[in-house]
Amino acid sequence: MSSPYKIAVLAGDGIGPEVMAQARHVLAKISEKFGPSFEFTEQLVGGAAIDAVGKALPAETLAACEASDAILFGSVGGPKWETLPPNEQPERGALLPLRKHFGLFANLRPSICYPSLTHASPVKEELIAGGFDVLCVRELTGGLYFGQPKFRGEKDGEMTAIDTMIYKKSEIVRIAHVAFKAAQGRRKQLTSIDKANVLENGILWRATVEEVAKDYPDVKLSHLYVDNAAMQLIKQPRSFDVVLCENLFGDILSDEMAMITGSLGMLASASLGQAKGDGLYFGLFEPSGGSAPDIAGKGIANPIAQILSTALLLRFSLGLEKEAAAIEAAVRKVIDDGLRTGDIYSGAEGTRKVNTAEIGSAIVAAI
Ligand SMILES: NC(=O)c1ccc[n+]([C@@H]2O[C@H](COP(=O)([O-])OP(=O)(O)OC[C@H]3O[C@@H](n4cnc5c(N)ncnc54)[C@H](O)[C@@H]3O)[C@@H](O)[C@H]2O)c1
Ligand SMILES: CC(C)[C@H](C(=O)O)[C@@H](O)C(=O)O
Ligand SMILES: [Mg+2]
Repeated sequence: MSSPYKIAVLAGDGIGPEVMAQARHVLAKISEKFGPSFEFTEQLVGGAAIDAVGKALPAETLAACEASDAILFGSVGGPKWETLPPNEQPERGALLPLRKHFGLFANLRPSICYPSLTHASPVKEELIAGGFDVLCVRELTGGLYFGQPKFRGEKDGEMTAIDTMIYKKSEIVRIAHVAFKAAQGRRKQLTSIDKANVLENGILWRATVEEVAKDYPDVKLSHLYVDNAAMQLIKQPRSFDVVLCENLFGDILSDEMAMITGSLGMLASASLGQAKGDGLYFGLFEPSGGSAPDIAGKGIANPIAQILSTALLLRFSLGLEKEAAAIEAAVRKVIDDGLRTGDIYSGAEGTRKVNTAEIGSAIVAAI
C-alpha cells in the first residue's frame, strides 16, 4: 500500500460533521508534516443520506467504501429518524450493515485517561491516580445484534419481541486471538466477560477462551460475569488491562470505560476485519459515542474520539505508525496543557474551557 491513500469519509449526523472537520484538519497537517497524501471521497450516510436520497446506506456510498483503503466514520442517528421502520433507521440501515458487509468482527476501543485528566473522571481520583489505560476488545458481527430469528409482533395473543443470541465457536476463537495478541503487546492480562451462570452462550464463550489461552501461556487470563465486571470497573479500574466481550456486553461496558476516562467524547474505536497479506486491515474508524443530539450544532462537541480514531486508521489500515503516534502525542500534550471541551471541563486549576474548533486547532498545532 502506498500514497495517495484512499479514505472514504462518512461524517453522518449530529456532531458527526463537526468533529469530522477537525479530523480532516489533522490529516491535512499529517500530509504537510510527514508527506503521505490522502484521496478523500465524502459520502452520505445515516439520516443525512435518508434526507438526501431516501436510504441510510446508498449504493454509491457502499461502492466508495469498497474502493477505499479505509473508512473514516462520524456518527449516525437522532430523534428525527426514530419514527422510521427499524430496519430503515440510520443505525440498523447503515452502521450495522457496513460492519457486516466488510466482516469487521474485531472492535478495539482503547480507553485511556491521561494522568492530567483524572480530575474529570466520575470515579474517585485516587482509584485512577497515574492514569487509566484499558483496551476493550468487542466482538462486532455476532450475538444479539445479528442473530436470527428477530421478531416483533403479535404472538400467542400478545405483542412479543424476539432477539436471538448466537455464537459459533469459530467466531469466539477469532476474536479471542485478537484479544490475547493485544494483551501480549500490553500488560499481559486478559479479562474475559460472559454470563456463563445463565447463558448457554456464556458457557461456550468461557470454554472457548480457555482453549485459545493454551496458545498464550504468557498472558494471565481471568473470567468475570458481566454484572460483576460492570461493578469492578468502577471499584478497581486499574485491575484491568485487556477486556474481551461479546457484542452487546462490549457495547455497554465500553461506554462505562469511556466515562472512567472522563467522557464518551474521548473514546476512539477501530473496527477491523481479518488481517490482509501485508499485515494491515481494512477497517472502519469511528468515535464510540453517537450523534449527541443534545449538543449537536453548538460547536462544543469533543473531537478527540474522532481524532484518535483517525490515528487508529493510520496505524491499522495504512501502516503509518509514526504519523499515528504523532497524533496521539499531540492529543496528550493539549490535554496536559489544560485545554478542555465542556464534557471534560471540571474547573480545575490550570485548565481552560474551549470549543470544538479551538481544541482541534490546538491539536493540529501540537503535531
Ligand atoms: N457509531 C454511531 O454512529 C453511534 C454510536 C452510539 C449512538 N449512536 C446514535 O446516536 C444517537 C444518540 O444516542 P445517545 O444520545 O444514546 O448517545 P450519544 O453517544 O450520542 O450521547 C450520549 C451522551 O454523551 C455525550 N457525548 C457523546 N459524544 C460526545 C462528544 N464527542 N463530545 C461531548 N459529549 C459527547 C452526549 O452529549 C450525550 O450526553 C442515537 O440515534 C444512537 O443510536 C450512534
Ligand atoms: C449505534 C449503535 C448501533 C452502536 C452499537 O450498538 O454498536 C453504538 O452504540 C456503538 O457503540 O458503536
Ligand atoms: Mg455504543
